[in-house]
Amino acid sequence: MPPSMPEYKEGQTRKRNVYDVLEALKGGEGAKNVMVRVDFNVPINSDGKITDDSRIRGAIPTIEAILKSGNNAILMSHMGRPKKVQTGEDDGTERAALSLNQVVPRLKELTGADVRFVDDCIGEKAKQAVSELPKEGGAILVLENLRFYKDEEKNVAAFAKDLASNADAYINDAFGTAHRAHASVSGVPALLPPELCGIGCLVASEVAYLDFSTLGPNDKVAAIIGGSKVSSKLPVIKGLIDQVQILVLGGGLAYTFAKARGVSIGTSLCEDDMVETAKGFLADAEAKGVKLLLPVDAVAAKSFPSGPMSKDDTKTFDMVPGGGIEDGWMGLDVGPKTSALFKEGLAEATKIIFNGPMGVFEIPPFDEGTKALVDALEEDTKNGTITVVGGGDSVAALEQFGKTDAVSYVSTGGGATLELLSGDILPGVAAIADFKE
Ligand SMILES: Nc1ncnc2c1ncn2[C@@H]1O[C@H](COP(=O)(O)OP(=O)(O)OP(=O)(O)O)[C@@H](O)[C@H]1O
Ligand SMILES: O=C(O)[C@H](O)COP(=O)(O)O
Repeated sequence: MPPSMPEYKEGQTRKRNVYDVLEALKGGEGAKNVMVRVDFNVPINSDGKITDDSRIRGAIPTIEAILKSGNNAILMSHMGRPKKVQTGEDDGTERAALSLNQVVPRLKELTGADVRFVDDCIGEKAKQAVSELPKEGGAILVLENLRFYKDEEKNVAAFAKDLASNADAYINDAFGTAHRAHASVSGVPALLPPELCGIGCLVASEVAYLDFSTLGPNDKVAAIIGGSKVSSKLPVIKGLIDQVQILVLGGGLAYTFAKARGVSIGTSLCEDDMVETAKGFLADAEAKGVKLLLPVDAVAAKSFPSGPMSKDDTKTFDMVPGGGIEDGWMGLDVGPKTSALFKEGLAEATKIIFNGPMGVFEIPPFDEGTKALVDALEEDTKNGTITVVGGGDSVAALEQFGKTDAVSYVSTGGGATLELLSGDILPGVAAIADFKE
């Protein structure tokens, strides 16, 4: 298998991928048009500058494989949530702000290829642009934002059929959107022969890094879940209890668990209606023999900081049953004893997944717990542990500390990463047939 694909063991059942599809396309006259669902839902600032191009870079190995094989790549993606365009209320502002034409210059820089754009994704304009693609292959055609049609999200059959009518084959390399059963994700592959549909290199890598089912008997998986919202991470924590040996909980969500253990939390973030659920999770983890690590100390302030704060204005509390944070104080980071405990607990893991910061990492000195954790991950990576980071804020924290290259893999997914970690099957992956070597 080429280096951009994870390694597969002989006889292992896996998803059909871009290389299988390109093999199946061989023969016949002229270049074929391979339609690729990518996730180019990238952040763009008010000057039109792409501030994080990792999703575009992630799709390049798949695109290059298609171009190298002498075929053309038709790229389709959504960008944002263009509700005004969908309802006809847009005066042109939203259409311009969420047009896929904004990714074309970066795509040209990254591929050096003939990159074209058509300002529709279906209908006559799209058909015309596809018919003009070179017969010798090697070109990229970017279609306009799929979500300019509400039928994309509703997976309307006629819309999927329109899209599929321009495709000789279909590849899903949109990991970030693989949890959405939309027309371009689920509808299009259902309309094409299974041997002409596959996952791309990015989806294959993401699934391999975030999958626990292929681990050996001596492997130990640890998941670190932090961030602010307990409710949004509940399905993940629940799913992880069944999949991992070590579960580390930090960040704002850990205070709901602290309260469930009878530890005072002062004015820290807490979802009171989740305390009973948290109690249930603690019991479930214990019953299943999962090593659960919770913060044993917290760095607190009198109020949420509006900017960097002096350490003199913070106070560290032990987070033990019967004790905890004093009234009027708010926990904003894990303390040094917690950082040491987490580091030690993670050392025995062979694979670590990190999602959600340990504290308010954007504002010093509440960045220290997350920084200490990232340092521990860097050391574990050097010692051969596979370390995977996912989630917008966790990736932002890595960038803030200049440690993006210190871990084994950075996931490009948000919701998709969380759903996969929850143990769910992603529609985008389910839509592709299995392949046995
Ligand atoms: N103790 C705390 N109190 C308040 N906010 C906190 C605390 N710890 C972390 N946070 C905040 O949580 C936010 C990140 O939470 P979130 O749940 O969005 O994480 P994430 O994993 O990056 O999520 P996503 O995958 O949605 O991007 C950060 O802005 C951070 O400042
Ligand atoms: O950024 C994401 O998580 C994906 O592109 C999916 O976007 P959505 O949440 O708008 O479906």
